[in-house]
Amino acid sequence: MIIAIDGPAASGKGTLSKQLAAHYRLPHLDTGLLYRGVALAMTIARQPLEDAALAEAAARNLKLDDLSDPRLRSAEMGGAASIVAAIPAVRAALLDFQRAFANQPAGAVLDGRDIGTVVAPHADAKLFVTATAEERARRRVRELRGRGAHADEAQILADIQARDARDGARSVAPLKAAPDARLLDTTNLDIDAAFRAAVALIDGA
Ligand SMILES: Nc1ncnc2c1ncn2[C@@H]1O[C@H](COP(=O)(O)OP(=O)(O)O)[C@@H](O)[C@H]1O
Ligand SMILES: Nc1ccn([C@@H]2O[C@H](COP(=O)(O)OP(=O)(O)O)[C@@H](O)[C@H]2O)c(=O)n1
Repeated sequence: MIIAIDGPAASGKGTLSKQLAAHYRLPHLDTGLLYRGVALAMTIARQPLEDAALAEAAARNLKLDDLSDPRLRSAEMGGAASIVAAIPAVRAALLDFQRAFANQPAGAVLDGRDIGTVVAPHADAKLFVTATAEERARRRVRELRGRGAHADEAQILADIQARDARDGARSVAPLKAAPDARLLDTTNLDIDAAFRAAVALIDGA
């Protein structure tokens, strides 16, 4: 079974995908890490994030080992990822790996922005996970503070809104629900309730 989970920043995709992967005993890929990995490699090399040729090269050189770097999880890297993610050659360079992961015989859970629309349009179940921008900002602030990082709620909200706008407006694989995706609004659901709602949608699909 292939499960595609898409949605905007801090909607709970990653949390839900990990729970679903454990529940259905499937491997999981957080595809946002790939774009964060490209952005981190370019930042370390002091390269401009908008340079399409350098960004494509960074995407082609990305190694799985690079994806465990804790610096990938910072708020800055989320914004930087959405800049490189708007470059079509970067998306093309990362596509085969994601498709191969989705199509492995065991099946898989993938989360990102374009899983149900581009990476695995034939997925058995597609969820589009949302929550209001204010609630998503609160969640991200709690998460960052929990890790001991500084987090200003107004700034995080502005970053999330800017990222939603950039991800929704880009020409290639913009953030949008696949026509056959089921919507899951988690604004008023805690982590456990969101998981139960997701399983009900998937098992009923
Ligand atoms: N339904 C929920 N209610 C409250 N907090 C949540 C919920 N889902 C996720 N979270 C928390 O919100 C933060 C962002 O979740 P995450 O799964 O990383 O989102 P995404 O992968 O969409 O960016 C995490 O700290 C997570 O623990
Ligand atoms: N499948 C994907 C996954 C992420 N991305 C980009 O990568 C950025 C970071 O994604 P992420 O999933 O790690 O971010 P969060 O939702 O966890 O904040 C997003 O803002 C998108 O621009 C994408 O374009 N396509």
